[in-house]
Order: sequence, then structure tokens, then C-alpha cells
Amino acid sequence: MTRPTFQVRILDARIGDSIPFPEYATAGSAGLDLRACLDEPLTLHPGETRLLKTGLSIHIADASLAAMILPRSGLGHKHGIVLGNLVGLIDSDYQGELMVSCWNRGDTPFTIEIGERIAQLVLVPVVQAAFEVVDSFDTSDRGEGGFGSTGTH
Ligand SMILES: O=c1ccn([C@H]2C[C@H](O)[C@@H](COP(=O)(O)OP(=O)(O)OP(=O)(O)O)O2)c(=O)[nH]1
Ligand SMILES: [Mg+2]
Repeated sequence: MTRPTFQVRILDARIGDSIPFPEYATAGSAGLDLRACLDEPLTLHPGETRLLKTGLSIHIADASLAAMILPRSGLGHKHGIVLGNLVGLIDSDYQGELMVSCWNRGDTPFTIEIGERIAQLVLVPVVQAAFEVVDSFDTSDRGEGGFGSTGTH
């Protein structure tokens, strides 16, 4: 399969050296792991949130694509390390450093090591909408029902 190509800037000279460049871990991986570009290990105390550098910027350039920063399941489930913004959305025109908001939502301190994989980046298709303002909609089966309106079984 041909892959779209993005320009990437390496903002930290350790990337590609002591801190590996992101790569798909397996042929079927959806995400690229992002690593913490720290100068020293960082202990996140319970409830603490810190914005961490990744040492990389990407320019997606194509408005029909975006990237999402998602938590790693192991860190989130086992150690309570998730994202302070829950999900990060990278706009196609963003050219700044990819940043990861790390939140310790658990009840024990967790130390992030230099170069540790802290989150994952997933490229996703995007549809930009145009809106037509109307007074009413053609009625659908659901109508305005939501929030459990179809029951629980
Ligand atoms: O986890 C994240 C989330 C966002 N960003 C960058 C890329 C994104 O394109 C930009 C803006 O993000 P967003 O639109 O979610 O934040 P905002 O609070 O609305 O800021 P802005 O006013 O700059 O759009 O910040 C990151 O590096 N990491
Ligand atoms: Mg925004």
C-alpha cells in the first residue's frame, strides 16, 4: 500500500540516535509511538499533568487528514498515565512541536524515563463540512432521542 508522506522536522538531536525515530511497531500497527524528549527522568505525582516535548514536528499539509495523539493502553491501564487533554488533535496546518500532555490520573507516582514511549500518533481522514442553516429537519427514525433513549438491552 502506498503511504502518504509528510515532512518531519527533528527538533532534538537525540532523535534517531539515543531516542529512536517513531516507527510502526508491526506491519498492522495503527499508531506510531511518541517518545518523551526529557533532559532527566520525570516523576509525575498523582493528579499531576505535564506537557512533554517529543522532539518532532510534522506538517500534514493536507486538510483531508489530521493526526490524533492517543494514550498507550499499557501506561493508561497499568500506571494511570493518560493524556491531560484525553485526546490530542493535530491540525494539518500545525507546524509546531508535537507535544504530549501527560496526566497521572492514578494514585501512585510514576517516573517517565528519557525517551520512553508516552503516547501514540494516529493519522486519520477528515471531512470538513459546510453547513446549510434550516428551520427544521426531515424527521428521522431517531428524531431527537439520545442518551439512552433506545434502552439498555
Ligand atoms: O495533544 C496535543 C494537542 C494539540 N497539539 C498541537 C497541534 C494542534 O494543531 C494545536 C492546537 O490544538 P487544539 O486546536 O486542540 O488546541 P486549542 O486549545 O484549540 O489551541 P489553538 O487555539 O492553537 O487551536 O496544538 C499538540 O501538539 N498536542
Ligand atoms: Mg484549536
